[in-house]
Amino acid sequence: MKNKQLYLIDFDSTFTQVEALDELANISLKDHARQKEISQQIEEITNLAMRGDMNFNESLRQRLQLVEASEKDIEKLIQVLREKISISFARNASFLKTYASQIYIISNGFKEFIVPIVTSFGILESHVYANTFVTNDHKDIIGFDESNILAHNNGKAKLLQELNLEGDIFMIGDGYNDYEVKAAGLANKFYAFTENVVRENVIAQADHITPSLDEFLYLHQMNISLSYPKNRIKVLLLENIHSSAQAILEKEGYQVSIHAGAMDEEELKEKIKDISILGIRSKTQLTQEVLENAKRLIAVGAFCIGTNQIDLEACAKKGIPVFNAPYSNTRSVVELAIGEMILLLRNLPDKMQQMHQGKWNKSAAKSYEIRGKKLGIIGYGNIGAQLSILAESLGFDVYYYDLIEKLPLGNVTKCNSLEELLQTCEVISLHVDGRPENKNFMDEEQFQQMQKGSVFINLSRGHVVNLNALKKYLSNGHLNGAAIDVYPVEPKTNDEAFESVLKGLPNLILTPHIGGSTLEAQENIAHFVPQRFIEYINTGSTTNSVNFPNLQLPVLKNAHRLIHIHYNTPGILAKINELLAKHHINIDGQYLKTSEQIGYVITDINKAYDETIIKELKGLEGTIRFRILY
Ligand SMILES: NC(=O)c1ccc[n+]([C@@H]2O[C@H](COP(=O)([O-])OP(=O)(O)OC[C@H]3O[C@@H](n4cnc5c(N)ncnc54)[C@H](O)[C@@H]3O)[C@@H](O)[C@H]2O)c1
Ligand SMILES: O=C(O)[C@H](O)COP(=O)(O)O
Repeated sequence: MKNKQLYLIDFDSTFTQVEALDELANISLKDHARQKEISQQIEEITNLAMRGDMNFNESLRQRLQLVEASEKDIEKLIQVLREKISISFARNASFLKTYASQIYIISNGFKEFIVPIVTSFGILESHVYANTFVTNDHKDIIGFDESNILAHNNGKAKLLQELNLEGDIFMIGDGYNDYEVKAAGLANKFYAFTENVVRENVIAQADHITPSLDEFLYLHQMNISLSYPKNRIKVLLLENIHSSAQAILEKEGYQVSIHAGAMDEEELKEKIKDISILGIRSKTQLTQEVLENAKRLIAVGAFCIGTNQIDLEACAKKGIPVFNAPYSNTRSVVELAIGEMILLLRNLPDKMQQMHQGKWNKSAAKSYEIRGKKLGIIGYGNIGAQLSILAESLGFDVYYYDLIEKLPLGNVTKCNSLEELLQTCEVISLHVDGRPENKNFMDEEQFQQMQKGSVFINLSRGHVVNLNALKKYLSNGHLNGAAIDVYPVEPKTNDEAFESVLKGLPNLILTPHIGGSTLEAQENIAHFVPQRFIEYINTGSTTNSVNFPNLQLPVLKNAHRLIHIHYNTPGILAKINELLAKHHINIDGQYLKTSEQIGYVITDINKAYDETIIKELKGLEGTIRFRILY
């Protein structure tokens, strides 16, 4: 018969993110003149003891003396600790409750704060082994119960010897004293818990390093809230994505690596092999060939608006949803466009350059106000429409042209053809998307149709404009100026040189694809996209995916969620349900959405499933990917 398994869990820096005595010192010494210095001293002593470099009993004595706490401070400490439960423990609260009879808290900390915290997670008070404080008549903490075995060196191992627990014993903790239990032969395995602190001499002794409780549960096949430990999800973020994205994804428990620039196809083909989530911006080309190597990829994020750099169809066919940030940088682009319109109408690009060359050219020639000028917006999407409102408030008379019917905002006038717009307006701003059909959308013919003396702005995509044609119409004076932010070929990193036929032309603003590069926009994006990944992984939601049927799903409790992605061919849903019926599995809820290419079916069931049905569902003809969420 299989032995009963017992899980021994440390408290400080394992169950909670922090060392409780350090927090207690922050509370009790709040108004102390030397608070910082004493807290630092306490932290150092804690670390010495945790690494095994100081006698534990001595360290406890020294720390309590420095802390100078009272019973009142303990109440405050409990409040603080409740907010600092380790993230993966909070996430797996159901594990703690379900396995309460097999869980023990073994800590050199103090029962006075440990018991209220852990019992609120269902852990039995009788399973908490820790020290106790000694107080005086004024309720000041003056020491600890010296007779408690846990107050002594190697106390955990000695306690375990006394307890003589029967079963397979697994010790989870961050300190050397946790390892000592295994070293004394009193635990089958020691798991170094590294979610909050990493101690080199502790992980060197570990049977397993567990960056979160998820990993431990996965190894023991006990994962209740997740089918796959988050720490095994590898994320690669390219192109200088704002650091908030890394912080959010790491907080969720993923392993995140970053790379400053874009990668070329060969490099990415290699790097993507063990990546589950890829984050890119506009430079990285995610091609069919790269995707062929992406065996573990489950989601892609474009940390920008444009997704023309990604083979969306190939991703969909591999069951990989792609997310972007459709709104986060729109305001930044609009502000830059408006600034450039003003600069171009005042002929400032040339004047500014002349000043640097020592040339004073005070003149009103070719300088105009924007008030009352006709602005033509091509592509009345999220950016175009926002630009129309702001430009109108500055006094522009605004016109737009779009392929599809759009709600005209404010007093904007719709043009029925591109030609009409180009011939009507003095300022043309291009905001179409980067679909392949838009290649050379602005060509010789279109520049020819623009009014003489007008100006042109492109903040959309580089391939949309034929730069040789633009050069011709700028050079011959037909256009009075232009501002270009995007190019058919752009350097992959800031170390590469910028080459373009446009360099050196008059009244021309050239910017290095920074329309959306403001700190505000980048930070917004870095919050928006990771949230889409997290929702998709935790619930299956595909809200805002640009290549997947969009389904917004509730978080599920007490049920299993089966996620089936398949080619959109008739009859698959019926086949899924036939299989479930054959196995007498009732459906709690079912959601289906299809796109032209794929079908996305979510089925919530409340009954335990066995391997056979999983195999059969995976084997259904037309299945692209299948995963179980809980
Ligand atoms: N320079 C930058 O840093 C930067 C920043 C953000 C976005 N962008 C780019 O700006 C562009 C617009 O972004 P958005 O968020 O407004 O996109 P969007 O999808 O909301 O709007 C694009 C609009 O263009 C229209 N359109 C497409 N092709 C057209 C055509 N041939 N003729 C007329 N209309 C056409 C579409 O119908 C749509 O209404 C995208 O190319 C995006 O990649 C650049
Ligand atoms: O598509 C976009 O949002 C813009 O082109 C910005 O791209 P970037 O994040 O690569 O600057």
